[in-house]
Amino acid sequence: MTIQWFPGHMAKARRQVTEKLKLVDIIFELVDARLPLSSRNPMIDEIINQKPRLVILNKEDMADPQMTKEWIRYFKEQGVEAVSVNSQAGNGLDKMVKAAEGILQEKFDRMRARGMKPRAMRAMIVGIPNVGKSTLINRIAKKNIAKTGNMPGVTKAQQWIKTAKNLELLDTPGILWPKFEDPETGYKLALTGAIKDSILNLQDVAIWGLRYLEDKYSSRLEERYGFKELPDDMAHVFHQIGERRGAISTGGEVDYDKVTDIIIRDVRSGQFGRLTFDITPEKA
Ligand SMILES: Nc1nc2c(ncn2[C@@H]2O[C@H](COP(=O)(O)OP(=O)(O)OP(=O)(O)O)[C@@H](O)[C@H]2O)c(=O)[nH]1
Repeated sequence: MTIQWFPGHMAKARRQVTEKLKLVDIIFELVDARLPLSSRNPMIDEIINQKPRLVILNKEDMADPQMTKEWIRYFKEQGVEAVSVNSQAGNGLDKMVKAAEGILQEKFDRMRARGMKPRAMRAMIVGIPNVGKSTLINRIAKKNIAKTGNMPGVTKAQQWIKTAKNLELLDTPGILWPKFEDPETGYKLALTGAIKDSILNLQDVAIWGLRYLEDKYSSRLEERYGFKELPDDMAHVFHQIGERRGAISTGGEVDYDKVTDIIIRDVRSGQFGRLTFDITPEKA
């Protein structure tokens, strides 16, 4: 689901997250590992207001592994714990729980010292649309059902998903809006499917993607489309891709829409391998 964000929506989204903050010990801030910066909500620090937080770089299977490492290091340098996961396959969930335990250890030690009964940590997932919030919640819920033998469907009626692993998760995520500050962020969000295809001109999105590939992943661009460097004339590029992929009419006309579609689909389906579109500030 992609939402068109208006000031009223943003205020409501913010209020919904703020209301639930007091119920949890920690925020799981879910971002797309391909866009660890552009898929963050621009007001997240203000919204979560000092609440402990773990940044979770989801869809690690689609992101450049070297860049994911660099991003995790970058977040740590900023004093923010971060881990990468693949919610679809369920990889990295143990690491995620461990990291959350580490962040909350002092708080729970203090509670124990005051004689309070030990309890599971309580968490809420927040993130922009399409980062994989539901997938992660379902993964955690499913694991729990498998482990405890609960009947499927039972968890649906509950507000909390209790896991065997010392974690209780609010069953509805907080949905926040992405950044809309500069065109480049918009292109990245569109290219990875985080915003509706109708928001930006898709041909511009595809061209931005090609230029990014040329800059950062030129050998993959060459392998797939035959260009190591892109000429200034983008019509020529579209023509060549169209020829390779059968998007030229019998009269020799390029079907620009079809080629646009091919490029975007190739990026989204991993045909260029694992790609990351945000560069850490120190490397930029
Ligand atoms: N490859 C890959 N795909 C994932 C992963 N996690 C989620 N997805 C896919 O990403 C898409 C969006 O996932 P959702 O769980 O619906 O995302 P959401 O954040 O709940 O989205 P909204 O309901 O729009 O807020 C789906 O097609 C998922 O299958 C992952 O770790 N790897």
